[in-house]
Amino acid sequence: MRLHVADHPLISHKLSVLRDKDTPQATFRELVDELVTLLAYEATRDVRTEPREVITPVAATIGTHMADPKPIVVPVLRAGLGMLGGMMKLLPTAEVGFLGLKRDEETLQAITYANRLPDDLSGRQCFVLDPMLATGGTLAATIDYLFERGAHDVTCICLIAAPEGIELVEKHVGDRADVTVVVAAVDERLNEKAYIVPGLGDAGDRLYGLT
Ligand SMILES: O=P(O)(O)OC[C@H]1O[C@H](OP(=O)(O)OP(=O)(O)O)[C@H](O)[C@@H]1O
Ligand SMILES: O=c1cc[nH]c(=O)[nH]1
Ligand SMILES: [Mg+2]
Repeated sequence: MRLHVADHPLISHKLSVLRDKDTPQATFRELVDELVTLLAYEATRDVRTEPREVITPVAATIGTHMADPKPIVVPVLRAGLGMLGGMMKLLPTAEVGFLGLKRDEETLQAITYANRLPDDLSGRQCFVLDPMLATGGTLAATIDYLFERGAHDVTCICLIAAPEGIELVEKHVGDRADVTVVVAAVDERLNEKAYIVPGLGDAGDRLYGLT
């Protein structure tokens, strides 16, 4: 697994405002959107392209176009849905598949309640969106779903990760080079309820309000 921790002052600034418990919900949503677009710039570094002729007003030249099949973006409901708009700004031609997973807050096991992915992901580059990588159970299950369907590679974009979650995903995928995790920050630890410390609380609740 490759891990990339984004190191940029704008990302750090926006993340600090996001963490603040007094940040209003509307601002929270806006910041998630902006942060994803910044992280997506790094996460799409290896997106497949092909040369294609383009005729400018001055001359013909060989340009670069995204290759087919186009990537597939997979927001993990609920909280990952808050990241979809920011991602699609950068990848407007990508397809979108949906996975709904909810962590059982007693057992900490991720339970799948929705799955709207193409059956065949052969050769597809997949971008998973989930703001919080806590125990890592949700992300490990998501990565499994995608590789079971033949995904070529999986890049996960998270806002905040706990060291425990990174370790679990690393152990889960072993040394395969086709899994990348891009995060804005790696925090200190998980607390006794498996929330990230300092983290930002429950991302789904802060985006959508329902508990
Ligand atoms: O690494 P883990 O320990 O598995 O936890 C991380 C998961 O927890 C949160 O979702 P949650 O289960 O709260 O669902 P929600 O998005 O509907 O709030 C978060 O968005 C991740 O999907
Ligand atoms: O800190 C955490 C851990 C899991 N899910 C969240 O939304 N936040
Ligand atoms: Mg939640």
